[in-house]
Amino acid sequence: MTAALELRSVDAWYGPVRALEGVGFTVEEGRIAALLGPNGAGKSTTIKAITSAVRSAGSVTFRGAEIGGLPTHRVARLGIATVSSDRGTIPGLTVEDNLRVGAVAGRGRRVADQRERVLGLFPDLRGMLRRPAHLLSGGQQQMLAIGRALMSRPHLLILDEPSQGLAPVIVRSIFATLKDLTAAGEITVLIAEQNAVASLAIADTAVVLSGGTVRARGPAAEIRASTEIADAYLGGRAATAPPKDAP
Ligand SMILES: Nc1ncnc2c1ncn2[C@@H]1O[C@H](COP(=O)(O)OP(=O)(O)OP(=O)(O)O)[C@@H](O)[C@H]1O
Repeated sequence: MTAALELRSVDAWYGPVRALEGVGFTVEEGRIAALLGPNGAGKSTTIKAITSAVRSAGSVTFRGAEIGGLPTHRVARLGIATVSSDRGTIPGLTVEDNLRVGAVAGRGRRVADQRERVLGLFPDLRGMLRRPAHLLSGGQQQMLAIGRALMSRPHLLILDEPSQGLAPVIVRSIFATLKDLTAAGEITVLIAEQNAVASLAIADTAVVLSGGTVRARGPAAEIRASTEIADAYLGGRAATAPPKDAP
């Protein structure tokens, strides 16, 4: 197994306040990793440490090269795309133009080809290419945000709370698309989520954070099976065991 992303002993601060302490984990190439934990655990800060959006120390390597401290735009150029929890689509722009903006940091394949690829993944967007992004539903906006990120053909896609505010059926559909992408060997995914059920259902590995420290990490199946981890950090067993009707 090759590590696409590896964090070692990462600390991060907001002013004098330390938000991460000694965070370490790997995300294997072509796999999905879930970054779990309660409110304030440090999930978003971990993403910011990867993209140099917060003051941090320690080592972050991407495909074997140290990227810790690189300017955020250079991290993007290396093939890391991030979908923030506010989705970050540009409200006044149409769906079509949002997708074009996403291609700016891109590599390889022609924009038109990649656009077709994204619309194939999220067919709901095809009928609304001329619609301003702010007139989309929450689920459609999340599809657009992910589609926009995919326009740059990233090696690694990082999503911060993608399920936030969405109906479970929409979450399952979007997460299934992410699973298909990794299964096709196209991409590596890191998902920061409070929604442990949905993310553990598609993840290969999981990392559990609390208080800015890694409390558990390992195969997703092991994390899902642990009552101790569920009770201590993930809101109890009901928050990690999938409902009987889930796929
Ligand atoms: N801009 C900031 N300034 C000061 N402290 C911050 C800032 N952003 C986050 N923190 C603090 O850092 C810690 C980690 O927060 P972080 O947002 O990374 O958690 P999280 O796991 O993503 O939580 P949530 O699921 O609620 O988004 C918390 O104690 C939080 O209060």
